[in-house]
Amino acid sequence: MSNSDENRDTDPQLAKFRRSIDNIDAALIHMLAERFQITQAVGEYKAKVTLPPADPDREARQIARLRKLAEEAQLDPEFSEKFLRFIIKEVIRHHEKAREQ
Ligand SMILES: C=C(O[C@@H]1C=C(C(=O)O)C=C[C@H]1O)C(=O)O
Repeated sequence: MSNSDENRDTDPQLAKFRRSIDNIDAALIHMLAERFQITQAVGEYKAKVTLPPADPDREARQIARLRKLAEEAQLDPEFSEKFLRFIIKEVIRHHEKAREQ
């Protein structure tokens, strides 16, 4: 192990930053789990009442809303949009599966 590796593992300031990152990552996972539980219920409901899996108008509204929130929070709106589109794509895949069952 080089000196810089040892410093990285024992640096108390870095360890403090990383504890915060660990907490934030855990919160993200819990929030995503909650979101997917709700979208699972939406998928089952849409399958029951024969609504299409995707709703592009709702997606566009959500993306516009989150881009604005991202700007206000000094987060890159392009990144926010890509992140939300990535999640929505997975949700729609679940909804399509729910419709097939
Ligand atoms: C969850 C829904 O289904 C899809 C997924 C969305 C989402 O994950 O935000 C938004 C619109 C739909 O394409 C919905 O219609 O509300």
